[in-house]
Amino acid sequence: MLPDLTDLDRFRAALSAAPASDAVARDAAADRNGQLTKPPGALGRLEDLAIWYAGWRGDARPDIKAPQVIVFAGNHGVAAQGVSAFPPEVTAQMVQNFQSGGAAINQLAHAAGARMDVHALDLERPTADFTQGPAMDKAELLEALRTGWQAVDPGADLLVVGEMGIGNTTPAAALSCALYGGEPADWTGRGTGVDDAGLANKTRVVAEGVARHGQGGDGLDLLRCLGGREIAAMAGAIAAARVLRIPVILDGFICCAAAACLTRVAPGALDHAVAGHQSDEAAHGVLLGHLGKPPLLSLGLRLGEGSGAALAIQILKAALACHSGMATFAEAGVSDS
Ligand SMILES: O=C(O)c1ccc[n+]([C@@H]2O[C@H](COP(=O)([O-])O)[C@@H](O)[C@H]2O)c1
Ligand SMILES: Cc1cc2nc[nH]c2cc1C
Repeated sequence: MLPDLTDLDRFRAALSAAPASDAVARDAAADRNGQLTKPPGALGRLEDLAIWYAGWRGDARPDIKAPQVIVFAGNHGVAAQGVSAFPPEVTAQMVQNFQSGGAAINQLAHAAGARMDVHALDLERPTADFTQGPAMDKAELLEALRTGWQAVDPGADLLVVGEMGIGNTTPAAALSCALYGGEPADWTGRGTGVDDAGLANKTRVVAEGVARHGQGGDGLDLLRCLGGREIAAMAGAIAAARVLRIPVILDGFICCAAAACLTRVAPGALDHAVAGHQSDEAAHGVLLGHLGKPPLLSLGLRLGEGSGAALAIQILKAALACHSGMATFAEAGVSDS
């Protein structure tokens, strides 16, 4: 059961008290994996994935029946600084496209057999420009976290969160820089495709935001000052899934920046998450390195929407089909040495 998020301290407390993966199921899955008809380790990371998933679901021989993809959309005050190759109205236009089934994520969620939900967060009221002040106040942050928290279906057995928000690679870069240090230029990429002058301007904006709001510090405070509504909603959904023991596949740079904030709230906050892919946004690989999560796929995607993670659902399904469906050496009458 998910507690009601009445304030930010409730959020911190719920995430810190979230249950661990089930060691009995994990050990039983590892034991089963050792008996399957293949040389030890021959299915590589598929084996680790199946054991990891079994632990979180508390079932040594699981399969995926009810994956959920949620796309959150938000608009950003900082977009007025010319940090994107596209205008902010594209955010609402793409929400319409999600709702009528015409976006890439609709096709990828369908191909993976996943249900898809879309939540637009106050698109008519962008966050404040973080070079001028905090992007959100505490009430706005709580509201966005709650949207994500409540969007997770407790009956889902796998979660992908994606986003749509013109300008949002700028807050994602600022959050990453504030969390992990280094130069703003190291974290700033081309997003939807800004040119060299656009990239220089965007780097200045990221630097101003980080200088204003500080590096290090509390994950929720950074999310409030430098983040955005869809970024906070993704963090809320990932946290809810942690409490509900629903495994998560992380998407691209913006999704991972949202997730990274949670590691500053509770150290094991992302133990239930794997990285679906490495996007083409320049700093995503470095961010994944800080999270300690090697990507399952690297296909040059830079779309967002949950697209890379939705593709990776099919890898995880394949891992579990092998783990739960294969015969053991004893069952198949195959010599095990
Ligand atoms: O997922 C990624 O790594 C990713 C990389 C580049 C761009 N995006 C998407 O593009 C939008 C942000 O790009 P921008 O240039 O407007 O900051 C936003 O809607 C994201 O979903 C997403
Ligand atoms: C068209 C378009 C689709 C997107 N999907 C996610 N981010 C996007 C940005 C643009 C510009």
